[in-house]
Amino acid sequence: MKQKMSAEVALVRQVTFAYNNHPVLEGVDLTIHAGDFAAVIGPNGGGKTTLIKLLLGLLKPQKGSVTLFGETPAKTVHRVGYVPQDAHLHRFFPLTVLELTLMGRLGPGHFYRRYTAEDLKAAEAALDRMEMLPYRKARLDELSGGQRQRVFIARALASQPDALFLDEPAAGVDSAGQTDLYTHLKELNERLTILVVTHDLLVLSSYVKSVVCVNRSLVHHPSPEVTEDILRFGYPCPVELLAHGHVPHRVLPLHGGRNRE
Ligand SMILES: Nc1ncnc2c1ncn2[C@@H]1O[C@H](COP(=O)(O)OP(=O)(O)OP(=O)(O)O)[C@@H](O)[C@H]1O
Repeated sequence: MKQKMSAEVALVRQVTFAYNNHPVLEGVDLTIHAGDFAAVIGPNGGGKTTLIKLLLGLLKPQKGSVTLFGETPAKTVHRVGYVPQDAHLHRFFPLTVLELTLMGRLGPGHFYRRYTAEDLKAAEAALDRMEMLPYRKARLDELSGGQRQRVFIARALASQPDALFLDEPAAGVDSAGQTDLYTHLKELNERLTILVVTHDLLVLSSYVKSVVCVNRSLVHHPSPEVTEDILRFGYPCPVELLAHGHVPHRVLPLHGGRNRE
């Protein structure tokens, strides 16, 4: 069933956050509506991961407020599936695809409980959704980078969330794997709100609905157009886009923008 675009999944109001007095975000506002597929872009160190952690309640703002599904994140974070930036570092864990996916069923404080038949059904459904069910007995280190990332997404889906937050899910995945990953995300967006941190501007025009530029301040563009403004905001150096095959793409001019810092 397609979700409506009205309800707010995340609401950030005048949020300021600093690590040890080093400011990372200052007075930022953001509204993510249900049904959105938002790309979070910006330069290295611009505050993208920090923003996601604030939305999940893993960090608390020094000023301002964050709500998730209308409540404090601590109360509603279970409604979000999260694929962290360093998920791929877990590839050497001696786990099978199914074992890793089942871990997505463990809520806070239930790390050692037995899995139920319902857990197994949900984990297998999540793997099926990501076309990884045939690999359920494979070990993580036997998969390609793209297949492994699909399993990490399946783990996030196993809890049957209403939203999915992903931090650079395509890092280290080859271009065919990236296309495949974003095609799956686009399908998932028919029933889930998606927020994805990416450095790949190509995905903007092909897959997402809105663009969140983060570089200490934040600008939310309601359409996926790659404008010169977006480039100037997030990327202080010339950007080159490469496209293969039939992926829709556009060529962007070089630019001489500077960081806002
Ligand atoms: N736990 C931490 N303690 C202290 N400083 C931190 C911590 N985590 C991040 N930072 C700093 O905060 C700033 C923003 O980091 P963040 O990870 O949010 O940026 P980012 O936009 O996600 O970067 P990247 O694209 O490189 O992943 C950086 O200067 C980083 O060094």
